[in-house]
Amino acid sequence: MINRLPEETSPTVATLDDLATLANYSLMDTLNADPDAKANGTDHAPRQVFSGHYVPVNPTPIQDPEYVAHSKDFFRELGFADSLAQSEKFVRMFSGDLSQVPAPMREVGWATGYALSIFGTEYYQQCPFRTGNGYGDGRAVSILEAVIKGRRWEMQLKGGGRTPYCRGADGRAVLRSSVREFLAQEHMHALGVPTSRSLSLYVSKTERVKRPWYSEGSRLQDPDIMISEAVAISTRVAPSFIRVGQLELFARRARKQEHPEAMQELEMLVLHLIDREYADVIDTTLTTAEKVVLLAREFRSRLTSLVANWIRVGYCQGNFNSDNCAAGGFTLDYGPFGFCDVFDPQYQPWTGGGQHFSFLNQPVAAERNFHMFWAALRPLLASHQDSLEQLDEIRSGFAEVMQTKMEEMWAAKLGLDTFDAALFSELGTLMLQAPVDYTIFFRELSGIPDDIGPLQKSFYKQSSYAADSEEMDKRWSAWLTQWKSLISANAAEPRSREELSRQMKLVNPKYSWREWCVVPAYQQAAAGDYSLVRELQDVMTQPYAEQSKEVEEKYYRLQPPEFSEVGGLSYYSCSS
Ligand SMILES: Nc1ncnc2c1ncn2[C@@H]1O[C@H](COP(=O)(O)OP(=O)(O)OP(=O)(O)O)[C@@H](O)[C@H]1O
Ligand SMILES: [Mg+2]
Repeated sequence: MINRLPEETSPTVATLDDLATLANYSLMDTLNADPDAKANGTDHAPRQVFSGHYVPVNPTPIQDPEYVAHSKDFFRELGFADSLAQSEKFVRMFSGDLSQVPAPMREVGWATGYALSIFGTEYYQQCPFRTGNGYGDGRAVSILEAVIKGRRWEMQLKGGGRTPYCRGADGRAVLRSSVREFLAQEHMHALGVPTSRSLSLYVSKTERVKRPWYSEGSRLQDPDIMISEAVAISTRVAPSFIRVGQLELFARRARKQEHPEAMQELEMLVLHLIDREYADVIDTTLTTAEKVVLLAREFRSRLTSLVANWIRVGYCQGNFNSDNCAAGGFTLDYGPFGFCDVFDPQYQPWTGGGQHFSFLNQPVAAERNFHMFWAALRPLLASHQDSLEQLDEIRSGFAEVMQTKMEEMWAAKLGLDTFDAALFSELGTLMLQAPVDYTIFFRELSGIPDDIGPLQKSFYKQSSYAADSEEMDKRWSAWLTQWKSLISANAAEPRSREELSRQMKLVNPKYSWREWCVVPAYQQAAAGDYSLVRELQDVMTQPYAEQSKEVEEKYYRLQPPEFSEVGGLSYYSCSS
């Protein structure tokens, strides 16, 4: 679960020229380009894209870029020298200027179209043309694919300017949302949750855009002011950025027979997805029908594990539409996400997200996305009855697999080998009534306390607890006694208390994302001081470590009351 790699002594990529030698553009070279696009990528105005898997687009550089941060962990994994992040050519490229990249790097990047389903219902209205042909990467532009240490990575700028899918918006991301996405991706990775990774983050010293936001201390649901914010470009990296919504776009076209190559384009994309994300588990010599069945089984397995992991660490995606659901089964799009401090099954950081995407409803939301994924694959098996039946069984088995993964996850959080429904149910009630701080509670429990004293550190002691705290404490004590008898009885092999504690501490992080700690980091960054961003980066990339007393006092704390129910902090309606 701890993903820190040992220091590598000699990075292999010290300059942009070194990186260029690793460039290899499989998507651009194997999939279809939009036939109406200008090959030089200069076409940025919103328009309908009727076919093809990608549109060549050159990013629009941000003015006067300044280095904010890079992921030291990820640089080390890739064999990149830290100095690269501040070197002139690298900064130029990853702040959106491809005009001088060394060959065989290309001066044009690409954006892709995708469709949108919300909780299993197809939508078209979000597209300005109401056809779905104008929806896709509106401000995300991929600029490089490279094979590094035997693994293929796609590098994508977020906030890299308008693309034909920009829907009339500016194509930019502001510093605030970029800092959040940058930190969150590396935090999630360190938590052991599959995710797109952060490479680098640059801010413009001069270019600004307006965004709706909350006035100081606002308790309104919706933003009440427009603020001017610096634009930034963060680069995120993944084996691919193919989304469930992307498969849906091509499946919708195939279903409606929108053009003669629609079915073939769907198949090409599915095979490309397998090649990018599933090559290690799906044999290339199989037929397409066989591959599709294996793909569905593997994606089901990854998606269910992913969502169980999200819940393990307190993460809520907030807007788990099919276009925010990576087909490789990892976390993608850190927009309206949040982590629950105060345990609340219905926690939802985004006021536009609705209860269907709330914290403990994520397994159901995932099933809706899986349903859309399944429906998008079905046309490919129309003449393979056997495979189709297998695919349908995989679909109908989703809820059961999800349930099993959830029970395994809760058991692991509680240090048990098998899930105990009665123990868990009483705990759920108690956690809600205290209510507990989700992270602190499970971490304190991992210390296997003698009495409820340490657990009380996690109690917010709100009205339902305060009304009868003596009785509540009695129930907690009874629960703890029962838990203790189970941890010894439930284990397949006897474990020492120290060993059990050690195992639980690898499942229950000590440090998790706390929005009230992140807000000052992006506020100070807006004033040109990036030290807190870097401090948080350090703390949050070692979430299972005890860390220093100083770090503990600062970050292992209950949410201060003045931060609850504050717009832009406890929740937001605009996250971008
Ligand atoms: N400022 C913007 N300019 C252009 N397009 C935008 C902008 N903000 C959002 N979009 C587009 O609107 C759609 C929905 O927004 P959403 O918040 O899910 O995406 P995002 O955070 O930009 O993207 P991603 O899913 O790539 O992380 C996306 O297709 C996105 O590209
Ligand atoms: Mg999105």
